[in-house]
Amino acid sequence: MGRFAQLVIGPAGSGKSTYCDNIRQHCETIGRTVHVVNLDPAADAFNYPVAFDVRDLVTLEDVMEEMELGPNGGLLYCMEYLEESLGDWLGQELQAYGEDDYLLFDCPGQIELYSHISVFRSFVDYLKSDGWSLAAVYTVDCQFVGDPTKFIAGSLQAMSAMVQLELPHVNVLTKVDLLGDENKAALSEYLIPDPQALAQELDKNTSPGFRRLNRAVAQLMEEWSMVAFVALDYSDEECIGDVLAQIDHCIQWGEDADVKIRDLGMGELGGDDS
Ligand SMILES: Nc1nc2c(ncn2[C@@H]2O[C@H](COP(=O)(O)OP(=O)(O)OP(=O)(O)O)[C@@H](O)[C@H]2O)c(=O)[nH]1
Ligand SMILES: [Mg+2]
Repeated sequence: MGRFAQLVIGPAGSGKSTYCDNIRQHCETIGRTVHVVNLDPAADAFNYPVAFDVRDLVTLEDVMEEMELGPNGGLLYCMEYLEESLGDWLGQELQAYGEDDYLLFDCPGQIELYSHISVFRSFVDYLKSDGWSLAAVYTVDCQFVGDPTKFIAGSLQAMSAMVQLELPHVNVLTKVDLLGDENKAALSEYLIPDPQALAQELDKNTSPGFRRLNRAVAQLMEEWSMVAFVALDYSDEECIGDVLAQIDHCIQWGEDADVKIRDLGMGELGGDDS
């Protein structure tokens, strides 16, 4: 038993909202319920039904107008306002959700929110203290595949969020349906990347002065050995199921359900504990 959540984060346009909608639809198909929460104060339209919405607390449009801020400063203001309102607004919204509920938080796309400022760390700490079991799902556009420079930059951003949030973390490569045949074939190399091979590729694209830096970055990725990706193809229900199962496992969703089924079986069939 418990309450479960995924914090869906990642760079702008990397497919967070699409991920939330597809996971929700997949769950609906298999008879599971998940609720999607909008945490993006700048969002304007959704494909999914919104369980609750940060725009009921604060919107980017209002902040830009009232505080005379630009879009980036305005978003930071909104998120700091959210951070201050966790106990009131979020606490109240979460009261509607109880045992076994499962939420997907669709987050904004500015990556500095996950590495430079404390709002999401505070958000995570609040949910944990309220009894939620949660994981970070970091979406990365698979256009990074095939370009070592972009791939390393994306991996380092993902690592930075991983370190800041200290959550079970799954990196999801999105838009794999858009990959050309050549890059599709290369995909498996990037799912569990070999940093030294990537550094060699980087050397080809950078001037010799950067080689030591390339080695150092590769070594960092190797030492943490935590940067791995799963590819998500929405045209393949089995693939969606596998990705979801991996995240469920991180947050221990369903483990109680197994125990309950086993208990029921033993009770009805008169089995013993052995
Ligand atoms: N073909 C394809 N398109 C995708 C996929 N995922 C996302 N897209 C498209 O990419 C664009 C951006 O997707 P969103 O889900 O809005 O991305 P986001 O990360 O929520 O964007 P922001 O909230 O603005 O940061 C949209 O046009 C989506 O339809 C995918 O797996 N395949
Ligand atoms: Mg979005």
